[in-house]
Formats: sequence, structure tokens, C-alpha cells
Amino acid sequence: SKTTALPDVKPRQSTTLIAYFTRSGNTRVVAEQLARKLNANMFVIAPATPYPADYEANVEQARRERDAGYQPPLKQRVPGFSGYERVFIGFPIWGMTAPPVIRSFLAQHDLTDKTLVPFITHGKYGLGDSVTVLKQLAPRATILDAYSQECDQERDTMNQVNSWLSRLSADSNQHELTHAKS
Ligand SMILES: Cc1cc2nc3c(=O)[nH]c(=O)nc-3n(C[C@H](O)[C@H](O)[C@H](O)COP(=O)(O)O)c2cc1C
Repeated sequence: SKTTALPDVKPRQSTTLIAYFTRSGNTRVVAEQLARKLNANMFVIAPATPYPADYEANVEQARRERDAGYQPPLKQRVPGFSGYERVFIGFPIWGMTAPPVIRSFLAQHDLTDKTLVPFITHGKYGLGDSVTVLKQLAPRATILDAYSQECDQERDTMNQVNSWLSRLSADSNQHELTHAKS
């Protein structure tokens, strides 16, 4: 009969998507916490050609692409994108704006009538013009206030490691001098 309760064996299609881009992993930590708390699907935004692993080369390429307004091709578009109602979109701030690949993502998905929930990490200089970029490239979406968080900067870690290595080599020079005297 119709009142018999059968287990629902159909996988439930979530209407919430968490789409994010990350270089050093900070934004991924936020995305994964959202995934733990929400019944949502995950999508990693990536350019067809990865950004350089080398930090300085990445900074330089990001600057060139930003200045040229270049939108790098995506590695992949979201399968079944039209089925999502709410899209959490996460990214780091690059050069006081959204990374170029985020512009590509927004331009290549139809966000009409979707709710966009931005989550943004930065290295202490704030959101720059990234929220304006979202509004420009998703004019027909409802955009909620961005969640933002200051996270460690790769550059700070690099500088601290350099200082440590300088101290280490100063110490070992000192050590060698002491030995030479004796
Ligand atoms: C190419 C590049 C440009 C950056 N530009 C900025 C910036 O303009 N302002 C800022 O506060 N942080 C800047 N950062 C730091 C990152 O926004 C911050 O460390 C962020 O949390 C990194 O996120 P991720 O680990 O998800 O890649 C930049 C980092 C990179 C790699």
C-alpha cells in the first residue's frame, strides 16, 4: 500500500554546490568545513593550464592576467550546474582582486536566479574589488554578504624560513670560528 515506508534508495541530489579555487590550501580548509556542515557537492575550480608551482612566477602571472583582463580557460565546467540553487564560491585574494580563473568561472556558468555565497581568504589586505567583480560577472544572481577570513600568506612563511636559514648559517659560521681558534 501507499503507506508502506520503503527506504529511499535514490541518492539525494544536493541543490547546494561548494565551488572553490586554492593555491596554498587556505581556502580549501574553509570549503571542507562547509562540506562537513552542509549537504553539498564539491567542485574544485582550476585553470586548464595550472598556475606555476613557483610562488614568484605565480604572482607575476596573476599580475599579468589581471592587468590584461585575461580569463584563462577552465579545466572543467561544473557538471549539471543548472540543478544547483545555491552556490558557495571560494577563492583567495590575488593582487587585491579575485583570481583571473574566478572571472572565467563566473563568465562560463549561468548564474541567473542562483544564490551566490562568497567565501574569501586573504593575507591581511582585505577583499579589494573582489565583491564588485562578483556583481559584474554574476549580474542576475542574488549575492549574499561575503564571508572573509585572514589566513597565512605563503610569502610570510618563505620570509620566516629565510630568516631561520640566515640564523642557522650565522650560527654555523660562529661555530667554525670557535673551532678555528681552539
Ligand atoms: C598571487 C598571489 C597574490 C596575492 N595577493 C594578495 C593581496 O593582494 N592581498 C592579500 O591580502 N593577500 C594576497 N595574497 C595572499 C592570499 O590571498 C592568502 O594567503 C590566501 O589565504 C591564500 O589562499 P589559498 O591558500 O586558498 O591559495 C596573495 C597570494 C598570491 C599567491
